[in-house]
Amino acid sequence: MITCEGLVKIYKSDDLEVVALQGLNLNVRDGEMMAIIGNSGSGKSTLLNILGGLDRPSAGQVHVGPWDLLKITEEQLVAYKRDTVGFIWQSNARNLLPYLTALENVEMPMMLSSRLDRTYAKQLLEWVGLKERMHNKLHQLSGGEQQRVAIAISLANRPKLLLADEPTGSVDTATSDLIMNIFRRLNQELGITVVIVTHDLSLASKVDRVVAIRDGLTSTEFVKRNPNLDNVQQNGDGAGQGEGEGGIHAIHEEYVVVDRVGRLQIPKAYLTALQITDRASMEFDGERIIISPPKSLEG
Ligand SMILES: Nc1ncnc2c1ncn2[C@@H]1O[C@H](COP(=O)(O)OP(=O)(O)OP(=O)(O)O)[C@@H](O)[C@H]1O
Repeated sequence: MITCEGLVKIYKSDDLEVVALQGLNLNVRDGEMMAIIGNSGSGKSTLLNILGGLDRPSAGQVHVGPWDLLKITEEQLVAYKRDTVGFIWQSNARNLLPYLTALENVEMPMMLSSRLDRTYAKQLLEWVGLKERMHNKLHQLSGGEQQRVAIAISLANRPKLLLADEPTGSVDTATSDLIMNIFRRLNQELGITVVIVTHDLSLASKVDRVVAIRDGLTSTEFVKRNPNLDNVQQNGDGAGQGEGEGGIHAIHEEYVVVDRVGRLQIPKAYLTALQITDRASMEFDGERIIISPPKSLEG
């Protein structure tokens, strides 16, 4: 569904250049539900905005389905945004019209693309658990309910890919679980590919794969050892909920990402611990590759 290769995004202002993505590689399979994690400023939102057609890449390759987002024309971009992707932001103010009802909000994107389908709009609101509240105006709904309306809106034009930027950032844990369960259902039952950007590691247990971004590059990947673990947890097993790195390791296997030409990122902490600066020694013993501080030149 998504292929990024050597993706670069440079923001230029008068006297400043910020390289937000420095040649990022990422593959997302059709029908996958995955998360992208990273610290503030690592380039997560930049990546999501490019995938959502809200921002243009500077260089590299980025394909979503049949679309080449580097070469796409402005007109094609409008069709892409309307038909292929659905977008959810942390702050639902960007998705919602407060003076309309929940149902009218979901119908709005349908009307804008001349494809009003009231039955489907109602079905979507039922999907997100708002059947009883669809005729309420937005200000009569709680923040969590508004976020669920935003999910229904993002699905109005039947996208194949759902992009969510910190979708649970401003809701409590119970609502966050509810939203993640909605994503899982959309993914399993409608086959929608879901990409969630977050800095919240506790969401990791709810997805199949987590890709970590550091300094505008994919660095580490966490793949779930047992995909059925998700269900176990929802039944109250509890492991991996609301915790830090320990939790992610309990459920996922960690891998370092190696790009097509064999480059990988070594965490700064490892380099510092071994006092490796600009060069290292590398040995292959037939089974492992061992990276160590450079051997003394005199020795
Ligand atoms: N429109 C812009 N103009 C200039 N620089 C930008 C712009 N948008 C983002 N950046 C810079 O690009 C880098 C990556 O930002 P980005 O918002 O993608 O990070 P992020 O990982 O999503 O962070 P956060 O979790 O805080 O949202 C940052 O250094 C940021 O300051």
